[in-house]
Amino acid sequence: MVLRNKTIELIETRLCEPLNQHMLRTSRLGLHAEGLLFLIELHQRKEFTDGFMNLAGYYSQSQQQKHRSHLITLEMQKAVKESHTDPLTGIANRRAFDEHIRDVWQSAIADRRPVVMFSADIDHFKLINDHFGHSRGDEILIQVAQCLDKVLSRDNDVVARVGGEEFAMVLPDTQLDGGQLMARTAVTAIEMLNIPHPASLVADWVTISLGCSWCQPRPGDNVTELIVAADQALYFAKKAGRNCASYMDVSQQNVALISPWIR
Ligand SMILES: Nc1nc2c(ncn2[C@@H]2O[C@H](COP(=O)(O)OP(=O)(O)OP(=O)(O)O)[C@@H](O)[C@H]2O)c(=O)[nH]1
Repeated sequence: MVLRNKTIELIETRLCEPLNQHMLRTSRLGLHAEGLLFLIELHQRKEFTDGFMNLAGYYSQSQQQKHRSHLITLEMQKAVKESHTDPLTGIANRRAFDEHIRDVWQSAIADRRPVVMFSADIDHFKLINDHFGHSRGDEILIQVAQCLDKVLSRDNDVVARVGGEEFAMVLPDTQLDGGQLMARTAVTAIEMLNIPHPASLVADWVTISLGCSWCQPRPGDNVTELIVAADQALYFAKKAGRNCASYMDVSQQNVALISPWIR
């Protein structure tokens, strides 16, 4: 197979050897225009014109190289996926979340659409570990992560584990009232899992507190404002008694705290 005008980058030269007196063979690792990695061979012939040496050549790819290229691409995709996944819960990790929310923010500015972010935290999680042990704590983290992931199931919603018992969520194209509704749904869904938490100071089952921030960003606005506001809202939810949601409106000039929703 001969590739023409498809290479956008040659990443490295792996091997360069003379085939005979006139031919040179070079193995290269490249990146295709479609984002696939490939192994390829460059065959070059030495030609002498007017005492100068020219190298005329062509690229080719054998079946074996094609197969190997495919394997490299799969390995790379797997590595990218792993670097964006929380190994315990299987949901997105902080890195994936940070990348995603920045993309969402840019699209929201371009399309003049609103964005909602949640910051959530399991209430008195330390007491779960103390009472049941760390491995039961891990199981509960998985259950909570899966539940939040199910609740926020639109294509572009992302639920991530961003700390020990901390979760962050981004809901693109969502108005404040829609965010408030989803916040209440998420808090209620965790309660309805009915996971015993006899040591909790809030209820006999596992609960979460949730901070929700909302913004309709404009060019020049910084996504950090939305993230900080969600964390502040979470702080207020904890202060308001836990097992509840609190909201921040990150409007153009000021950040306003809206009354929390208490269970
Ligand atoms: N089982 C388990 N525990 C974890 C993991 N990561 C962090 N933790 C624990 O999570 C607990 C967090 O405790 P705190 O930050 O005090 O918060 P909390 O007890 O949930 O209290 P509030 O947030 O104020 O309701 C600590 O005891 C950590 O050891 C983990 O991966 N697995």
